[in-house]
Amino acid sequence: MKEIIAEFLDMVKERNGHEPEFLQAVEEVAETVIPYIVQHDIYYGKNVLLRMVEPERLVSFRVCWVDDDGEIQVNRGYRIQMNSAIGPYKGGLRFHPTVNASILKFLAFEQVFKNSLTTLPMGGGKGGSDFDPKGKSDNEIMRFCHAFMSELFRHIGPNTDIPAGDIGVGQREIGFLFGKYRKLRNEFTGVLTGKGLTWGGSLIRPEATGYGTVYFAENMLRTKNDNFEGKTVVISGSGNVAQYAAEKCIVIGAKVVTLSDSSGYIYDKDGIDADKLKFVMHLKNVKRGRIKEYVKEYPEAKFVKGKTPWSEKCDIALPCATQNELDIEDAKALLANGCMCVSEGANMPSTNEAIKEFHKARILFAPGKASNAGGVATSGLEMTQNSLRYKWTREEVDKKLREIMQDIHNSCTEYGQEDDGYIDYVKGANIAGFVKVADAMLAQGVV
Ligand SMILES: NC(=O)C1=CN([C@@H]2O[C@H](COP(=O)(O)OP(=O)(O)OC[C@H]3O[C@@H](n4cnc5c(N)ncnc54)[C@H](O)[C@@H]3O)[C@@H](O)[C@H]2O)C=CC1
Ligand SMILES: O=C(O)CCC(=O)C(=O)O
Repeated sequence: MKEIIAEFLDMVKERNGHEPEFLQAVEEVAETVIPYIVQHDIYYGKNVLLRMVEPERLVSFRVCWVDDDGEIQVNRGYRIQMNSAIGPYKGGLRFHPTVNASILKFLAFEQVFKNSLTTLPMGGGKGGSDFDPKGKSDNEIMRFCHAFMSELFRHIGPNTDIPAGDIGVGQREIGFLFGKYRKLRNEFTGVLTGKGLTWGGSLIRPEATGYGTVYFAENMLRTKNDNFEGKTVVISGSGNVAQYAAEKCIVIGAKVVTLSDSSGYIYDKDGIDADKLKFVMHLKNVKRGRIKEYVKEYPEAKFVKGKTPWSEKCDIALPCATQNELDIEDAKALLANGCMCVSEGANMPSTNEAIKEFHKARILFAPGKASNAGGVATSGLEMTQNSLRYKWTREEVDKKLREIMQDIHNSCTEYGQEDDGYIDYVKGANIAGFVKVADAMLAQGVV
């Protein structure tokens, strides 16, 4: 089996050797899915996985815009349309200086499996730009978003490809993107998700990724007759996903002790309560400040510069910032401190070596493609509401989100439970995600 996997990865490397993040994501999937393919005649010999690692379409384009000083700026924009076998392409847009084809391809590849797991009919895609929103005025953000959409609009549509937010793209950016699309197409359609509530957005979408990550962890803990009550939780990030993961943890009785950003992390031994979290939300979403300002407001907390929070003692860890933010040393530190559950809110935050360490220790570990799927699932619910020209209540959407997270947990268990009862959620998510897409691809022939 090892040789078959190595041969496959060599082929992928030959074409994509300069794309480390993409190769990392493919390797994690190949190690679990190829053994399944080999055991199942319907998939064997059809090159299904080889087809799945090649984007159906990759659009790269120039984005020119004028900054507040009147200077012309040039950025690069992308949309990766990875797989549309089970539905229109769906996935977020990332605005961050590190964005390149490798990062977006890894995200788009993961998105295909994630969207398949949600039980909703959505294919996978991802896009973005190397534009850095940090320090930009609202007017600069608007001009950039309008310039970006002036090309992207050709490639998307409510039945073709429906982008949403990701790092650096929140409701402000979705608003500017939507406004430009509406103007260019002269139509009001659900072409983007994460919209504002008065113009087609869904209740609970802002909360959904963070809440879903916690709901997934609740499902995992339930297999051990356990829950969040009284647990200490370490969270990385302080953006959309981290904020609402923290909010849900607090509501269900856990103590959240950390949040972070790219400059370091804050540790609050007394716990970040609802009022303190409100301060963080204002700091990050309105003032757009740095997390270290937390310790000015709450001097009993400490700020640790340039570090991730994984050396702090906890029961549960929720990595909610970015890819590869948790390596093997971090995994060892978490385990040594008694961490028993990791639920990824971010995409691919743990390296493959870190994941192996968690598996070796037999703790509960959920990969982002399963545990953070609540965001895109609720985007799917936003699409449904847009199509119906209807609006569900907060309670209705939250109930559907909980049910979807439970369904995903069940699928992971179905395909990932081992003989000794241990659930390998990576294997379960990869195989369950693969089967649905592969069946659709086989049914549709070689296209
Ligand atoms: N927004 C959504 O609905 C979904 C987001 N995700 C993933 O969740 C993660 C966070 O995304 P959002 O919260 O939406 O973005 P955001 O832009 O609201 O926040 C990003 C957070 O990550 C931190 N961050 C970025 N680069 C970092 C670095 N190099 N080191 C440490 N921290 C860093 C930022 O300071 C910020 O706290 C990403 O991996 C994203 O792909 C996954 C599923 C859905
Ligand atoms: O809601 C969406 O369509 C995008 C969510 C996303 O980008 C993700 O799941 O990583």
